[in-house]
Amino acid sequence: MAAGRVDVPRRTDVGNLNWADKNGYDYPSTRRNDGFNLGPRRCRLEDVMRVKSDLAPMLDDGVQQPAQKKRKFSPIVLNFEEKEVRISSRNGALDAVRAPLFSNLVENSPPKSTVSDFSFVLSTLVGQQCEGVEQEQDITGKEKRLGPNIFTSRWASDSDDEDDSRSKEKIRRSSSLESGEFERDDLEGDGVLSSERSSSILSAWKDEDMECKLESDGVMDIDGTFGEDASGDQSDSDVEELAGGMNMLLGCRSVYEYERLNKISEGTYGVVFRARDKKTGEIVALKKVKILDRRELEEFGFPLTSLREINILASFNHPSIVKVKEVVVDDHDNVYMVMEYMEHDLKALMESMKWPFSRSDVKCLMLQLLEGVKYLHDNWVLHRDLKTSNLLLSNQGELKICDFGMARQYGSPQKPYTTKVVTQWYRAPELLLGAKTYSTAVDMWSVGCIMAEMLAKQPLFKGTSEIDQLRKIFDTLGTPNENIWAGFSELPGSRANYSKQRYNLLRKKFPVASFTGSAVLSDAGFDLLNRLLTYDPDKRITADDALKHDWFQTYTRNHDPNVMQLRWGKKSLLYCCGASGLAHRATMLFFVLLVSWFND
Ligand SMILES: Nc1ncnc2c1ncn2[C@@H]1O[C@H](COP(=O)(O)OP(=O)(O)OP(=O)(O)O)[C@@H](O)[C@H]1O
Repeated sequence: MAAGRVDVPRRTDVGNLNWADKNGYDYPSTRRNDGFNLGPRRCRLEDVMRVKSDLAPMLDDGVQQPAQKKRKFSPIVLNFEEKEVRISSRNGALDAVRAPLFSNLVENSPPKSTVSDFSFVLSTLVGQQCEGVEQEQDITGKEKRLGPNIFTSRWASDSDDEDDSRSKEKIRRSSSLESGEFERDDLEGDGVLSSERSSSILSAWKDEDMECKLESDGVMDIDGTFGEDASGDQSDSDVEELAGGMNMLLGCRSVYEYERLNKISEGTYGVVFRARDKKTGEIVALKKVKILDRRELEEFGFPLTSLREINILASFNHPSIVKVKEVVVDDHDNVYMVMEYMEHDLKALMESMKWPFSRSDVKCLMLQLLEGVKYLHDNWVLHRDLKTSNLLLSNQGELKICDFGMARQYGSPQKPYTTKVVTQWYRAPELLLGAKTYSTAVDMWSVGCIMAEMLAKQPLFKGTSEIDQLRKIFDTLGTPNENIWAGFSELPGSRANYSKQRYNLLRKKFPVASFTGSAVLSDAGFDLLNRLLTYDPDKRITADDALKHDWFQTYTRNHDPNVMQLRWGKKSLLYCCGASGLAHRATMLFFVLLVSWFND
């Protein structure tokens, strides 16, 4: 967790954690990856973002993607440098929308309110507010069936007789709120931004200079696969999907639709609450976007880190990536991301465990982590802040990556990015040494640090400063040189006077067998760890190759709940981790006694 975070104890009742109580461990077949089962169809940000996208415009101009990699899923690119939001569709409805959010605000026109700007971005992302594009028509001009939108969603249906009076009632609460209540002001009772407010936003935006271009190459389907033709023929389901998009411009739901239960954590970019959807009873996590820098707010209308996070999370759909269900607002223009709720984060869980994870647990968690990272990298996104507190775990043993505030899209050839990314302990040596260009390998280094931490139950390199971080890495892995890392000597930080440590001592930290209780690792496991913690980023293993590594070949994913109960033990993963650690130590003690008895 980055500095500044206030950790709020979340799981004091560790003994009652029940990781396998109902279904046992259900990786991956029963993992929650099927969207939100909330009864009648509701407007969700996920729906909104289902814009057909093509391949080409997803990267910055002039940036070529390597031929061997294809983008499976194209989120919308916010190109801040060019003040452009790029959106594209199967038939290329929208290529580049010059976003008033950026153009206006950057070009000194009066700043809009946060919610307005934010809603604009969302609506721009959806591509429905572009001048000349009729919402009733699809992008090729064909008539499109209007699917559920703000007017046909359950939000709108809230205004039937029973709820009508409630929706008209303007609820005001005093600022002294009861716990569990969000402060509300002038939103309509059904939690949707008032229509006057929405339409004033709409008309403001209609005046903006929006650029819509048509493009016809690069076809991609909603499910992330590439279609064969760009002819414009859309299946019914495609039309449904498109029609299902919600116009965020006409209203985000209100945070008052949720009952606040407790604060989970306060990080650098947001406060995270546990909350309950008042209508469905579903437990969710609400991340309130923090406005750290008022100047950024004035300039861009919305914190860029949060915009990036929402853009990426809303675009992605993978069992190892936390899902954003929708974005809600309060009447003070605060914006909240509504995410699926996960019971634990890996950092807090490990802190509360007595013993480290078993190797089989680590394999299982690593597989999920690598699958998520592979998905990100396949989709041209660097997470840039992988660490244990950003890995969420459910009671069913699902692992999901969260916190995309530092994430960004990358391309080839690499462009210079900031090096002040990745929490120090998990930061790759090339970043610490000041490399201006870097790529997916920075995430893989973090994955290596996380794997080591899961095995040893403590961070691998706990540097107190950047230089101390490098020193700790060099002390364990040996001081790098040009032979093992081509280009090392050109890095700005390489000229410092580091102590020469000639050997890689990592194996000492993770021996094959140990009598001292240190984490043990098979040859295959060590090979994977070593490849993740390879100095040269070009030689560092990729997520794809890591998933195919021998270490995982012996791991069988078990889907039988009875066997899983046995494997995980009676109660919880925590219990099992403790038990397996205890059993390991008891066996070791037995052998030590046996050996000493023979020696006597
Ligand atoms: N969907 C979720 N379900 C449950 N807990 C969550 C969820 N999302 C985040 N959290 C908790 O909130 C913490 C902080 O979340 P997050 O990392 O997204 O915020 P942040 O402000 O970006 O933090 P940081 O300072 O680490 O960058 C996480 O470590 C986790 O404990």
